[in-house]
Amino acid sequence: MRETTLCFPMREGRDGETEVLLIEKRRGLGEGWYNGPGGKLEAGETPRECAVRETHEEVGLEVEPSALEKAGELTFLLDGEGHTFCHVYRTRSVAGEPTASEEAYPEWVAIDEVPYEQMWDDDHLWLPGVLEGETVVGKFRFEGGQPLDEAEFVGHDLEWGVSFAADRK
Ligand SMILES: CNc1ncnc2c1ncn2[C@@H]1O[C@H](COP(=O)(O)OP(=O)(O)OP(=O)(O)O)[C@@H](O)[C@H]1O
Repeated sequence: MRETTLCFPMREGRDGETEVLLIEKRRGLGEGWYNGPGGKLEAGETPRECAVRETHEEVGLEVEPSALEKAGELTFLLDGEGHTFCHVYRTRSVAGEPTASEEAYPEWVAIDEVPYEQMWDDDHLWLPGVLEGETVVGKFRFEGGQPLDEAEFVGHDLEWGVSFAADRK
């Protein structure tokens, strides 16, 4: 199973509302959809290191590794087999201005204006809670063969309020 990360940088917007940095993905899995910065772990890398690297590579933001708060662990199954295990982080420790890359267009979005209809079908089930500060373990079942972003979302299990306190990797 592939191991991946998602990182959700957050800040206070001009009118005091909470904003999250999303990317519009320009290539690869989930192309044309919104998501957080993130991607696959490289050899020898911890999930936290991967989240920092991917956020920098995709949108040019510097996030502080120790200020990444683990918010979720998501398992995506395709036709009954583990396809992707994703570590989800959020952070308020963000430096720099987001810039577009070959991979992604970045955009700060108010958390009550997140475009769930232009995201993976599972996102609306877990991302609102994650953006409100909750923690979650989720399992999401897709069917219909590769690639994952053309398969059908058929079911899920969620467990909220999970502790990741011991997870410093
Ligand atoms: C099935 N439902 C899903 N819901 C929400 N997010 C999902 C997801 N499935 C995959 N993701 C995330 O999408 C990112 C890109 O995936 P990723 O494997 O990196 O694909 P990509 O083709 O871009 O590869 P590169 O990393 O560029 O090599 C990565 O953070 C991964 O966790």
